[in-house]
Amino acid sequence: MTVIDIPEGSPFGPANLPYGVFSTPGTAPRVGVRVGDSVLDLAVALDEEVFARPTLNPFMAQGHARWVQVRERITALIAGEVPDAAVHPVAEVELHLPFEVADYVDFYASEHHATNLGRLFRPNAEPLMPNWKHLPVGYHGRSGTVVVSGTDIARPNGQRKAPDEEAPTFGPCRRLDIEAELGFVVGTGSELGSPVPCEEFATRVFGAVLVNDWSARDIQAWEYVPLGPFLGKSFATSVSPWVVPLLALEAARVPTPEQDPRPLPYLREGEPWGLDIDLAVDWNGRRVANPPYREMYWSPAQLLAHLTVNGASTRTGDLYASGTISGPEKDQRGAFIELTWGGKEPIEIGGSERTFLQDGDEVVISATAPGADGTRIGFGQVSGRIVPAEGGAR
Ligand SMILES: O=C(O)/C=C/C(=O)CC(=O)CC(=O)O
Ligand SMILES: [Ca+2]
Ligand SMILES: [Mg+2]
Repeated sequence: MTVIDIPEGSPFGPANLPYGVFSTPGTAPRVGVRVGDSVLDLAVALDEEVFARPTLNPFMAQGHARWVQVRERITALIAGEVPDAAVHPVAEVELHLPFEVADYVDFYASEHHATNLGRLFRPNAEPLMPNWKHLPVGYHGRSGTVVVSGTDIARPNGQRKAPDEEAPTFGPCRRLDIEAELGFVVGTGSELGSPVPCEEFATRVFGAVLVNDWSARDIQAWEYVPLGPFLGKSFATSVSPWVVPLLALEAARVPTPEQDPRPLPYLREGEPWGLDIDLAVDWNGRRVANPPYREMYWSPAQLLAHLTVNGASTRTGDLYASGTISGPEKDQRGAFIELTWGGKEPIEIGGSERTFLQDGDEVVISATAPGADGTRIGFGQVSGRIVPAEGGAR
């Protein structure tokens, strides 16, 4: 038996307890919880078949009462001794995609990001569309290309046409970008024809992950009219390996910024679900932005209410992302197209002037939030390295 050591100030202390799927060499992927710098193997520690599975989906589908009960059991377990065989150093495990992604939706819930992108993509129009403050704008993405942190990202090929070019050409993306986002994972789904009110957010959503919604800005700018993002964003979306339970985010709850005009009744929240989460974006090791989640205009409860208001059903494993997180300040922008203002204001990275991503570049997004016991809890990170496009480097 052993006591799991939790280093002083660890972002993975008892207030966090995020879930993931891990394996050790020669063993099958199974469910674990991060505690300090260790992974607690739940299949061993709790001896339940539901944790011996390669995804969190079966456990998430058991519902909110079980999430509370299992969290209490883990809390009690790590306060004492656990079997040696249930503990692995995190450095010695492989982390897998933690859940099977059912449907994937991406929203556009930052007023600052939407305003900046409006100015960049539609310089002759009002930056915010007339619908923006009345409903959370979003689009359905591609669940099959959601990958776990650490997966290499191949530069996509596609059609691109700069404004001064007469016709499109085909080839590797020349304006490859990131989008720093938070993603919400549905634990218990809802029936076709039954909208999910804001009040049911906390019992239906299991937890949150970091998301990097890789974006090919040149492909996007040419293809998106009038139906929205398609191939410019569907080639890969990276998520962090640890799912932070919503139960761990109680201390991070804050009101959203004031919503004026007042939203329609189905979008009104009783209890606020803004979240005081601080993100950080590192580009080849240089910190280039600190996007603040608390600045997001629409809360994740409102996003779920909107996603289902037409009667669309949801399923265990549905992932819906907040949209790029940008604050009012320049160094709070969650995408390089905003940080470099469309490539016109380069950033210095390792002695060279950079605008969009080059082959070999690595981006790491991390985040922390206040935890219940006065510590800060961590989301870990979502990372990805750009590899050359199929058919050759750009
Ligand atoms: O304004 C546009 O045309 C495009 C906006 C985006 O690319 C943003 C997007 O994918 C949603 C988001 O992450 O906020
Ligand atoms: Ca996005
Ligand atoms: Mg994407």
